[in-house]
Amino acid sequence: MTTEEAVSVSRASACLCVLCGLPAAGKSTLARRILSTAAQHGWRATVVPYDDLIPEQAFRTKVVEDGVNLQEMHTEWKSHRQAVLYCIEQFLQKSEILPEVPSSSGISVAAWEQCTQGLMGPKGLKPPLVFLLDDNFYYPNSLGFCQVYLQCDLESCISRNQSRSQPVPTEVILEMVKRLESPNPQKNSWEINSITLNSTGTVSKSDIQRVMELISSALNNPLSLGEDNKEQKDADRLKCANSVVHQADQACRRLISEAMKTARENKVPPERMRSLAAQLSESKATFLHNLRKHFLHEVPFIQGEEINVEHAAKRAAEIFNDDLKEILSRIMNDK
Ligand SMILES: Nc1ncnc2c1ncn2[C@@H]1O[C@H](COP(=O)(O)OP(=O)(O)OP(=O)(O)O)[C@@H](O)[C@H]1O
Repeated sequence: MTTEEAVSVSRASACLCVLCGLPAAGKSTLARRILSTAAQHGWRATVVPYDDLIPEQAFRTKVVEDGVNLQEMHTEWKSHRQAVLYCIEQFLQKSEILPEVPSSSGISVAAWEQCTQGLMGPKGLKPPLVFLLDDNFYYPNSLGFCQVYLQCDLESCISRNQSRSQPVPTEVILEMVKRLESPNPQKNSWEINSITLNSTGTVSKSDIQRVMELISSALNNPLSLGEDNKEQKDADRLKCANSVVHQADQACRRLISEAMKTARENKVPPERMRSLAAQLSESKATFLHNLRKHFLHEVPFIQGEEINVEHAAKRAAEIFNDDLKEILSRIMNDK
């Protein structure tokens, strides 16, 4: 995007404020202080708690199983994060209704409800709305957007991290040092509303004041990023994947119930019936997981061309039916 495209449109009613920096740089601590200052201003503000919204295994398994494989962890985490961003965008578009969390997204409904609690406000009255995101990889859509980069010495991050009850592995921090880039408004015009706070020492009241001014300025100068927006494309892709998986899930359930009926009619004994149900259910879960992954990462999206969700789901169910028949015939012939 060129600087000309990042033009200012009318005043935004909402702002995304991204807090970035190394683990233990003090993002959550700063977020809590911004929340209380925002409340004093009469603003509606919330922290988007990725850690609560995203299932724990999306963070944990990759670290435990593969050592520190940030690439893999990032891919798994990215698809969940995309679902969270989709919910936020939906909320910003129609802030009178709480958007539903897509059931297949793996996002915690309870955490989402808690995050958005109290944000609707009384009808007619709409004070500025601020979403605080702890996120090192955000790419903004069209709205008020700003970034606070917490600059903290590596040694301080490592020592603060180690004194936490659940520290992240030190290797993760060392890996992130190599990858983390501070905001660069010269290169990325959407990063124009960015400041750096030194969090090696104490974050002062005047630092908080700078953040509040930054958010105000971002609200007054929302970005308009035009059509060719990666984040929007990713959101569309997620929406499509969720629809296909949802419809395929329904179709697979019907196929499973037919298969169970066939087995019953063929007098398959109860123990084998239980095994059949378990195998079919496991096979369906794996199948849908892979289907979702396929739609999120592999299906090419051509601009202006819509994926035919119904057709895709039907085709997926046909493929699942082949697996199902195999399981059914194994169980029946074993009888
Ligand atoms: N400016 C500061 N000076 C000293 N200690 C701090 C400062 N900011 C935060 N801490 C302490 O450092 C630890 C990590 O802080 P915090 O949880 O805010 O980091 P974080 O950047 O949100 O970490 P993560 O990204 O891993 O969630 C906490 O124990 C917190 O009390």
